[in-house]
Amino acid sequence: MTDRLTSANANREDDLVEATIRPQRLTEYLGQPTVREQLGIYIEAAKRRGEALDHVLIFGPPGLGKTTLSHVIANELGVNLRSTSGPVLERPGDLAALLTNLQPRDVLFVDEIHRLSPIVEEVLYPALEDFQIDIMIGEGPAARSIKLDLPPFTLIGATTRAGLLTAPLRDRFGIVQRLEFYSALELTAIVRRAAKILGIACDADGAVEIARRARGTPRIANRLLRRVRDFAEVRAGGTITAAAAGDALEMLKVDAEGFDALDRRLLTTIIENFDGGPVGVESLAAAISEERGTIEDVLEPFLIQQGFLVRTARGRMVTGKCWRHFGLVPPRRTTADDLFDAGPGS
Ligand SMILES: Nc1ncnc2c1ncn2[C@@H]1O[C@H](COP(=O)(O)OP(=O)(O)OP(=O)(O)O)[C@@H](O)[C@H]1O
Ligand SMILES: [Mg+2]
Repeated sequence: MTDRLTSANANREDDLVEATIRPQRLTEYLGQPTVREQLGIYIEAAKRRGEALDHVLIFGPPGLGKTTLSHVIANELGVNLRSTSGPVLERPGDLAALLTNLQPRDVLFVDEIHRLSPIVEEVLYPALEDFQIDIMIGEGPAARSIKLDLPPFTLIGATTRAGLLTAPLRDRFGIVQRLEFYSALELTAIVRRAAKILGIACDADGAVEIARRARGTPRIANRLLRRVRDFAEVRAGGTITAAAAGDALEMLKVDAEGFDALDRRLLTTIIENFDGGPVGVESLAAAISEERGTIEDVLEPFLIQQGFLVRTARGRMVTGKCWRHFGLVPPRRTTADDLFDAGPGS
């Protein structure tokens, strides 16, 4: 996918500023109250017992703070974090090298854990369960397997798609946390915090305006903040006010719901080409020239959460709320509202 302003995926600029604004401690990790409360307890308990924290699986759409949370957990535990990802671990030896280098109670972070190869996953099972690995020495008839003991450690796995994890792998995580989209209020606090760290003049209403249009996603909120800042500096006297933010986001074609051109294309394609749906995800992907994975991981979770789109057994359908968003009258019987009660005001 191209560099989309409201893409939840990280780009290079995001990675550069990441270092300065990424929360380090649980108290700086805003929003996600349930996740924070539960993890706070598990971390405290593990520390009191002097044990490694149980293995943690974190899942949720891109940009909601999975990587950030993993670092926060390691910081709170006061241990090192080693970081890798599913596709990088090609051979069992790659994983064995990482595991045997861990210090007691360290965190091993595996991003995109749904993309682990089956042979590597096989090695991981006994490591997670018994802190042991079997490795093969030599080749052919002389090959033999030896058992190595590992220090107790915590695996933190992150994925955008919990559904793609194999059952045996999933079962080995004692702690499973799902990240939710952030409320406008939570994102406002995130924008204000980032503005302060980056030295950006942004008033309370300006932060609200950015937060409202950030697709429930901290990464997008931080990115919009940087773009709106450029606009405010050149066109609006330097301070991000509600008016400056509104004008800037209008110019950037981010609408009042936080939808950008691609979100709108997805929704209007379902309306115009498929009479509002249902339409299979493959046909939809072909119609908007995007990958199926982009629709499933990046585009639709937020549209579904906001009640603009529903997933049915026969495919994707837009809701009455969606027709009305585009100033259209929803046809009787073809909207998803008939199948799923989307509630008042939708
Ligand atoms: N709870 C939070 N409070 C404040 N800022 C946050 C929070 N969560 C995430 N952020 C900000 O959003 C940025 C993106 O978060 P992060 O990289 O952790 O997302 P992710 O879920 O790992 O995304 P991906 O799926 O693309 O790997 C971080 O750099 C951080 O600044
Ligand atoms: Mg990440």
